[in-house]
Amino acid sequence: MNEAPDILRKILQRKAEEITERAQQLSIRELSRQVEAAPPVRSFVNAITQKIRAQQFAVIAEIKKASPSKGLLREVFDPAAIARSYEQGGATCLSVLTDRNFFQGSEANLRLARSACGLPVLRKDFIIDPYQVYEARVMGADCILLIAAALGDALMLELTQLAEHLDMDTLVEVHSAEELERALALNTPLIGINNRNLKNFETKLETTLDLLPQIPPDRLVVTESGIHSTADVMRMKEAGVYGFLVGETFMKAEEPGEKLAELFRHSERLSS
Ligand SMILES: O=P(O)(O)OC[C@@H](O)[C@@H](O)c1c[nH]c2ccccc12
Repeated sequence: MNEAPDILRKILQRKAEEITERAQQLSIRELSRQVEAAPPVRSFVNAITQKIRAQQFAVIAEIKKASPSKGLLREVFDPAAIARSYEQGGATCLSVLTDRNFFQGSEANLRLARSACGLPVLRKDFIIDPYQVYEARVMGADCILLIAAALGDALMLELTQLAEHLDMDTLVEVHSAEELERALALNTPLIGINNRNLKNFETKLETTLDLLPQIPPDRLVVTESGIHSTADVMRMKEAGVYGFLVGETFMKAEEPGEKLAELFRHSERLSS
């Protein structure tokens, strides 16, 4: 038996309460009406596809103030300034944490970041209910994250279909062979492999390298978490992985976009 506290379970319990509270304040019917006023989407999948097909790095740069595993990551936190910095540094897309209780994120952060740049934006949260998919579209998200470890097959399918219906893309996140198999049963092109185990926070890049052989070439692979150095980037590139989701390394840098350029432009030069 695993004695480690299962943080994912704790987050999901809190998330269910949060959704109930929010749905009492604004019904799903009212919320879904607000979709009409939402801005047109920016295609997340197209942006990633163009880069990866050209064998260039597709970097999803994350805006994350704090995390349960690392605590506060960044004291001075200005989502609009960070978004502009990322865009200048060559980011392909943004990922913005909207979970308040464990990541100090917010819907306002996503809105501020998105309106400060021209990049497609992922709503990074623990999505377990259609209510949150409508919310994502209303706040301006172009893509949602679905975590296979948090969802059964039927719900995962329902949420991807709702996202598609609302013109959003989906990044399906896996951490094991079993979750990957379930993700591949969906017809969404983007597969994220989280190197961090959300139950105990253990992070190892081998997770991506181990699961990679099981992914057919028509899917777009994004390696998530624990990317810190040029060596890490090169290791992924040698395995054929061009999609990256990076948070902590950028958040801890004074100028997040400069750090991005340093890590990825340098790696691109190294190998060409
Ligand atoms: O900060 P890192 O180690 O670069 O990781 C970014 C991202 O992968 C991580 O924030 C993440 C991946 N999946 C998640 C699910 C929920 C919350 C956060 C995450």
